[in-house]
Amino acid sequence: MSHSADPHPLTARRGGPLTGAALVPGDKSVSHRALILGALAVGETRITGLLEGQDVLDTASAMRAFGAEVTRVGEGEWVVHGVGVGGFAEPAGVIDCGNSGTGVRLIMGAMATTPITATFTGDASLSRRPMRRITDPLALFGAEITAREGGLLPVTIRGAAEALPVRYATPVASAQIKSAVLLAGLNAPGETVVIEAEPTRDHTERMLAGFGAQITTEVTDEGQVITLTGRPELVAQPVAVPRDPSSAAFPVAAALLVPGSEITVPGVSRNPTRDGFYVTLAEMGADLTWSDDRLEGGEPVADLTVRHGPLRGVAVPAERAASMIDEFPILAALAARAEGTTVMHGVAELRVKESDRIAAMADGLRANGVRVEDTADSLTVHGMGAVPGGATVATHLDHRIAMSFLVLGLVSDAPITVDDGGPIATSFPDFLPLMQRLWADIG
Ligand SMILES: O=C(O)C1=C[C@@H](OP(=O)(O)O)[C@@H](O)[C@H](O)C1
Ligand SMILES: C=C(OP(=O)(O)O)C(=O)O
Repeated sequence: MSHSADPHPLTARRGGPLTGAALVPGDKSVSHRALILGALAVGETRITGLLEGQDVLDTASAMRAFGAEVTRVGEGEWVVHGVGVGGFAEPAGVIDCGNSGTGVRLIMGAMATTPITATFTGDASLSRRPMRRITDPLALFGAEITAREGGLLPVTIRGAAEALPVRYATPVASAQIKSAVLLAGLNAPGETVVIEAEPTRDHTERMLAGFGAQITTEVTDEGQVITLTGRPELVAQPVAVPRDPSSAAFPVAAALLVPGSEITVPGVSRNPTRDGFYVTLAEMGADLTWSDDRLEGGEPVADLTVRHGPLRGVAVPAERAASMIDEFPILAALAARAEGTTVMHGVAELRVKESDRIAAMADGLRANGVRVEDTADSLTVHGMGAVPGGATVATHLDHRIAMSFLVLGLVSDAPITVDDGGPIATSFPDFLPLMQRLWADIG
C-alpha cells in the first residue's frame, strides 16, 4: 500500500532550544525481519517495539498473504504464527510493498525457493529501483522470474520446486541482497554461502541464529563469508526490536544544530554495522554521550545524550558508507552548518534509494543557498556560517530527504518547506509530534 496520493507540504522554522527525551520508533530493518522470520518459523513469535511505519505494515500484510497469521495485540506488540520454512501458500493477489526496498527484496528471497508464484509491485519510487540485483541471484536457486523492462517492478517469481543451494558474492555492498539470498537459502538443501567484500548490517544473520538456524560468519581475504545450512526448523522466538539509529539521527542532528539544545535518546541500537553516522559525528566534534550499554533482543543498545555544539567538516571514507548508508542525507544537512567542507566518498548506492539521494540533497541544498558539488559517487558540502533557506524542496517520495530538510529548516535564516511530508510515515510515523514535543517548530 502507498501513502496518501495528496502531497502534504511541511515547513520548519527557527525557534528555541530542543529539550527532552526522543523516544524514536523501532528499527525498520529488524522489524521487517521479525515479521518475515516469524512467518517462516513454527510456533508463536511475539514482537515488541515493532515499527508501525507503512513499510513494515506492508510487510505484515504480505506475510498474511503468504499464509502466516499476523495480529497486532497492542502498541508495537505483534504476534505471528508462522507456517514453517517452505510452508508459504500462494498469495491470492499481487504483493504491494509500497515504498519499501527492504520489504520487497527480502520477501522475494523468502518465497523464491517455495513452489508458488507471486507478483510484486510498489509505488512510483519503488518501481524505479533496481530489482535485478535480487532476481539474478534468486534465479541461481532455480526460481523463474519475469520483470518489467530494465529489471523493474512488477516482478513475478515462480519459486523453485527443487531449489539448489547457491554461493554468491554480492556485487555491491547491500544487506538487502545478502538477506534475500540467505532467506532463499533457508529452503534449499545444503549450504548457501554469501560473500560480501564490505560488511553490511547483520540483522538477518543475528536473527536467523536466534531462531535456531545454523549460520556462521568468517572473515577471509575475500571478505565476509556467511554460510547458512538450509532446511532448518526455525523455532519461534520473542523479538524485542531496538530503537532505530537511522530514525534517531534526525532528532540527534536537530539537537546538535539548534543552540542551547540537549536531548536524550534512550535505548537506541548500537549495532556496529549501523554506527557509521555516530562515528562520523564524533569526528566532527559532536557532543555525544553514550551510557548504559546493554543487549536487548540480541542487539546492542545504549542511551544517548546529545548537546548542541560546533561541528567541523570531515572526509567520510568509502569503507564507512555501508554502516551509515541511510544517514547521508541528514549528514549533508549537518555539513551545511559545519565549519569547513565535508566530503562523502563511495556513496553511489544513494542514487538508487527511494530517490537519487545525491541529486535530491544537492538540489535542495543549492536551492537553500548552500554550496555543493556531486559526482557519480561522492557528495561535497561546503559548511556555511549561516544557511539562507527560504526554498521549497522536492522530496521525490523520499522520507529521509523530507526529514533532513525539516531539520535544516530549524537553523536556516528563512524557513524551509518540503513539498511532501507524507512519505515520512514509511519509517517514522511520529516524527512530527516527536519533534514538536522537543519544541521544534515544524508543521
Ligand atoms: O537490509 C536492510 O534492512 C536495509 C539495507 C540498506 O539497503 P541496501 O541493502 O540496498 O544497501 C538500507 O539502505 C535500507 O534502508 C535497509
Ligand atoms: C533505503 C531505505 O529503505 P528501503 O530500501 O527499505 O526502501 C531507507 O529507509 O532509507
